[in-house]
Amino acid sequence: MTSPFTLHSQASDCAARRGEVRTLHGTVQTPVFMPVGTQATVKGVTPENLKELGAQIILGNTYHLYIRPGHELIRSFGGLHKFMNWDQPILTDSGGFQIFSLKDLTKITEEGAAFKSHLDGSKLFLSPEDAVAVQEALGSDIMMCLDTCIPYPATREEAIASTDLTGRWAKRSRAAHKERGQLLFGIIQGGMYPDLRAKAVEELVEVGFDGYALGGLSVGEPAELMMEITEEIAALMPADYPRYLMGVGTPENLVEAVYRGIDMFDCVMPTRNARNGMLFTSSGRLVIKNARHQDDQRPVDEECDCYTCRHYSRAYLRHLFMAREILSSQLNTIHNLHYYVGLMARIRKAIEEDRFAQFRQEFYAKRTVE
Ligand SMILES: NCc1cc(CSc2ccccc2)c2nc(N)[nH]c(=O)c2c1
Ligand SMILES: [Zn+2]
Repeated sequence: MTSPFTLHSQASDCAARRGEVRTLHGTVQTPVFMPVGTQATVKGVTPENLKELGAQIILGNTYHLYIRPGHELIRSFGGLHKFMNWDQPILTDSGGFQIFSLKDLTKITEEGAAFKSHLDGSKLFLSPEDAVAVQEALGSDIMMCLDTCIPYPATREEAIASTDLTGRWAKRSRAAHKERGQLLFGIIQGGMYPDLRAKAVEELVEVGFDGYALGGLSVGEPAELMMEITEEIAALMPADYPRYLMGVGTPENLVEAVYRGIDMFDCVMPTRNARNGMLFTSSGRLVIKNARHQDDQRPVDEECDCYTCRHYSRAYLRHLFMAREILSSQLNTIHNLHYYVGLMARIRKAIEEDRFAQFRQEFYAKRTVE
């Protein structure tokens, strides 16, 4: 197994590292934040907007695209890149998390997941092999194994059963993945039990994947516990392969997880919060509908050079939000994604210059408003 990851520099005073992941559609500089585009679009922005704000790689989702418009239709368009006019790397999640979020609509057996479409209630089924086949049809650069995401809290017995099943499914996913160009990542489950997670790492490395993801975190557990597990398990994940922390997180979570050795992140927070009028800035969060912004001529963040901050005032953004204008979502999303992608660019530079621990201190010192 040759790794798609190259390590460029390792911080001298923490686990942070600077690297790159080679994929069919280009090389991704890490640490990296990946905007979420569940239904073949990053909501509210165009591929040109994404390139302008610096996005390197985006996420799609097997479950959603499988039920609508269907992976065979997307295959007939030459795959997801052509269908959505995005010619850079795409990572697709296996749908494991979304299927289990459907709760009582889902039945798990050794064979796979039987579930009802959240759109029309039709009965569907995905085996680990099906999830690989769907992602091969989508042509994503990085595919994820179908996994079972353990709820929080869960008993040790529930965690053992679910993690063991995820491990057996991972073996089947690896065996089903013929197309070598696309990368396949294994997902580490284990609930809040470090020993189960350590065993899962060993088993996945034995099978052999192109990268390893920490799943089953940010599922309602305290942030401290999420970081404890991330720190302990990241240290056990192969250093010469990409480490991906799924569905995480706030800007603070990203800084803390990079500090502990994580390379890749995704989260709906910058895009979802943008649509709800919650904006990220270098000094903290800003709620645009707050009356204090009504006549404020300043941009959202005077340290930001995104399209939104270069052309629009807080007053105008508040007006758009109060008027429920479509442009509100577009401009707020451009700013929030630019903030997240820009934060990772500043993190990469700090690691290159071996001053990440200092960067981390300065990052917190500037966060005044909540
Ligand atoms: N709560 C974190 C989280 C998020 C996602 C989803 S990441 C995502 C979301 C939308 C689109 C693409 C990827 C997960 N996906 C899988 N397969 N397993 C997990 O344990 C897990 C945990
Ligand atoms: Zn901005």
